[in-house]
Amino acid sequence: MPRDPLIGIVGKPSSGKSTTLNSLTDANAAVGAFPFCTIDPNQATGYLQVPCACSRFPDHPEYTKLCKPNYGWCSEGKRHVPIMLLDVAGLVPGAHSGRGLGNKFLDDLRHADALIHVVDVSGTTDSEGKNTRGYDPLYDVEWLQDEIRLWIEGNLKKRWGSIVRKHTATKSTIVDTLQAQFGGYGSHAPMIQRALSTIEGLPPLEKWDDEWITKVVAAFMKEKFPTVLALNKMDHPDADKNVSKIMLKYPNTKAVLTSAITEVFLRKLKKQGFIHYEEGTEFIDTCEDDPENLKPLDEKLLNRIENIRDLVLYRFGSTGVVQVLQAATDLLGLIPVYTVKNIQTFTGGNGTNVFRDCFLVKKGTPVGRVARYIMGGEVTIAAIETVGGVRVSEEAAVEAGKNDILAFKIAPRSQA
Ligand SMILES: Nc1nc2c(ncn2[C@@H]2O[C@H](COP(=O)(O)OP(=O)(O)OP(=O)(O)O)[C@@H](O)[C@H]2O)c(=O)[nH]1
Repeated sequence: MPRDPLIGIVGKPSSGKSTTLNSLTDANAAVGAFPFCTIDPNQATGYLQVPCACSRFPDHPEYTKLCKPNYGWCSEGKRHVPIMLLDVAGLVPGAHSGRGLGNKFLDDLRHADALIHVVDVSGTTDSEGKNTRGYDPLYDVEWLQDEIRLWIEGNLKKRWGSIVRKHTATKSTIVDTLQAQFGGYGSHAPMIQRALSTIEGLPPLEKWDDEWITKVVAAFMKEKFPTVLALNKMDHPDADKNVSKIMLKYPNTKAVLTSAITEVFLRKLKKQGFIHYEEGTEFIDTCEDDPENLKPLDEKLLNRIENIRDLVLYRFGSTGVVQVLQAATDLLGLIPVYTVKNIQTFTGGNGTNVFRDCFLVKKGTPVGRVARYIMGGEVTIAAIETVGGVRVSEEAAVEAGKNDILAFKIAPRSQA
């Protein structure tokens, strides 16, 4: 991984982006900051829930007690791994040509590896976020994709004449020519290759008209910005029919139903000691279930919780926000990799706590690359070991449950 993964949260005004972001970033107080990045004002740390390596060893139940992550936290074998989120606000139809807050926000988007598109499925806000009734959110899915495409297309077309001249003069491949253009979006040659391979009958670049350019940019976008739809405000009575329409029109797009406002509300009540609530699940306990440990709720709040159970949790299984982040990282093929000092005891620096370090890495990445990414380029890796002290070659790929617990042995510096 060249850098830490970044998930962009996009959507029209009032679709629920900030609420979704709050529900994903609101972590308990003991949580450390993110390991590497300095956080920009429009970035926040979210927490991805994964089954932790500490729960993999039935012969060592003590691991779950000894598991103390340096970043994020682990509760009963469920690990909350930090991941950077980017708030891309200000997108409205016409943003690519500078409408609304326009290009600045599209520029922010460059750095995102995947997108969560928050769609308001209640139909109560129009494409600019103004209050209305009976609005069709299908349109929002379309225009937002179009805006991103038109922005990339616009940047490309501005220079198209000289791009073609240079391409011909230098006898470059299409991949090289496009990589030179798309590098600013964080592309790399295999990504462009994959995008091109999805287009049938692509003529030589010199022959591309506007229609071909659109096709190429659309294919590139799919690779560069894999998107999951957060179909938000599912608690609203009109949500069902809008959700069905979107799912029918986009059967191949990953979509998760969410009620961000419910998640924020439940986490707040939990923090205040009124409920037990495990994020990402349908389970809530109130004072009626645990009068000794939970503060009593008044009738209004008890009714609201009953409604939340009926309208959201029992119908959909959860508020969906935890799942939407999981879906976005799945699209990127990210898996947690645990690095330890001692591969026999899984302990780190202090010799007591286990699995302190965890990084999100693309499935299939060679362990040698992971080692250099984590240890830095200056050190020489003498050996890499996994569970049981088994040596792994630098080329071995990390997979979920295999080569994902690693210890790096550093070669001593030679004395000059
Ligand atoms: N019913 C319902 N309302 C929600 C939900 N999520 C957010 N809202 C409401 O929708 C409105 C807009 O939410 P925000 O999170 O501010 O939306 P935004 O997309 O960040 O808006 P901008 O800052 O204008 O870009 C607020 O009144 C929220 O309370 C939800 O899941 N259900």
